Amino acid sequence: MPPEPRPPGRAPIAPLAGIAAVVVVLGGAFAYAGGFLSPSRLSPVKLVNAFGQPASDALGHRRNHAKGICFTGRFDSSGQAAAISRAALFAAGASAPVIGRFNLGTPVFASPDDSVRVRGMSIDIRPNQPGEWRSAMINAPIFPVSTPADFYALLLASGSKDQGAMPRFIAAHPGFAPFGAWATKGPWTGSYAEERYNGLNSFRVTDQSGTVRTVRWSMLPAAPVQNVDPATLKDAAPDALEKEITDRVTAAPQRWTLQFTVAAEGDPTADPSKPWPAGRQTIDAGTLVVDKIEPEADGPCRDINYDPTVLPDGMTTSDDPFPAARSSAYAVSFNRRTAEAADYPRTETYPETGGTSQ
Ligand code: HEM
Repeated sequence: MPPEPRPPGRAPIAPLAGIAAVVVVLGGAFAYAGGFLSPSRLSPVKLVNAFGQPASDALGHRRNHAKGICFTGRFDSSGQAAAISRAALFAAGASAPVIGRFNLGTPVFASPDDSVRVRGMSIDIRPNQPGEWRSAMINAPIFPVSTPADFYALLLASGSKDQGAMPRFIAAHPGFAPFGAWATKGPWTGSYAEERYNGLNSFRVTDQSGTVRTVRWSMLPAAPVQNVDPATLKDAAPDALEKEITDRVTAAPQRWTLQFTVAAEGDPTADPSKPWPAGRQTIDAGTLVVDKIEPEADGPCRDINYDPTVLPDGMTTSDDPFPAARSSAYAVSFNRRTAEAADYPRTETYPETGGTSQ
C-alpha cells in the first residue's frame, strides 16, 4: 500500500528528534569513555601522556619500553601446565611459533643500553589454531606500586622538574621501597639472555575439570648468569645489549623455562608490588627457544601490541587491576605509533605480519 501523502507544511519532527537523541547519547558515551566528563578520572590517554611526548626522532616508537629488538623462535610445551590450564599451547607435545621483543623500560628511544635498569621480554605465542597468548614481562622481581593510579602518580613524580617530587612520592608510598632497593642495589647482567623476566601480574587459569587457580609466571634463563658491575656497562657501546644478544643467538639458540607459580589462599593477587611467600607450588610449563634476532625497524615485532589481556581459552584476567589498565594504555600507544609510521619507516615489509598486525 502506498504511504498516505503528508499534509502540506508539516515537517517530520519526530524522526529528526529521534536521530538527534541518538547522536547526543552516542556523543555523551564517547565523552564519558574519553574522560571528558570526569577530568579527575584516570584514563588511558592520561596514563600514556604521563610518559611524556617523544622526541621527533622517536615518533613511531612505543610510548614506553621504546627501545627494543625483535626475536623469533618457538615455545615447546612440557605438558606439565596441562594440569592447571586447558590452553592448547600447554598440552603435552605442543609447540608453537613465537614473535618476541627484548626491550628497555624507558620512553626515551635513544637511551644508551647501560642507562636503563628495567629490561623486558615480550612474547606472542601463535599456535596454528585459536589460542594465541601475549605477555610482556620485566626483570624486576616486583612492581614499584600497587595500583594503576599509583603508577600514574609515580610517572608524574619521576617526570617532574621539582627535585622534591620523587622523595615526596616515596615517602607517601612505603610499598615502593622493595622495588627501590632492587633498582639501586640489585645485581646487573651484561646480556638480555641472562635475565629472568617476571610477569608480575596475577592471572587465572582453568583446567579441564573447570578448577580455577591464580598464577603468576616467569621466564628463567638457561644461560649461566654472570653479574657485572654496572660501571663496566657504561664503557660499552650505547647499543651493546642489542649487539650482544644478536651475536649470542647467531652462535646458538637461547632458552628460557616458562615457570608458573600457583597462589595459595590469601596471597595478594591484586597487588604486583607484593611478592608471594616462598614455597608456593611451581610448574615448569615448557621452554622458550629464541633462534633469530632482527632489528626492530624491519622485524616482525615492530607492529605487535603486546597486550597482556590477549589470552587463550584456559587463561583469564584476575582481580589484579593492572592488565585491564595496561591493555587500554597499550592500545593508545599502539594507535599513536602506528599513525606515525611514516616517521619510522620500514626498509622492507615483513611477510608474516605484512607490517600491520596488532
Ligand atoms: C598501569 C601500568 C602500566 C602502564 C600504563 C604501562 C604502559 C606501557 C606502554 C604505553 C607501553 C608501550 C605499548 C606499545 O606501544 O605497544 C608498554 C610496554 C611495555 N610494558 Fe608496560 N605499562 C604498565 C605496566 C606494566 C607492567 C606491570 C609490566 C611488567 C610486568 C610492563 C611491562 C612492559 C613491557 C615489557 C613493555 C614492552 C612491550 C613491547 O615490547 O611492545 N608494563 N607499557
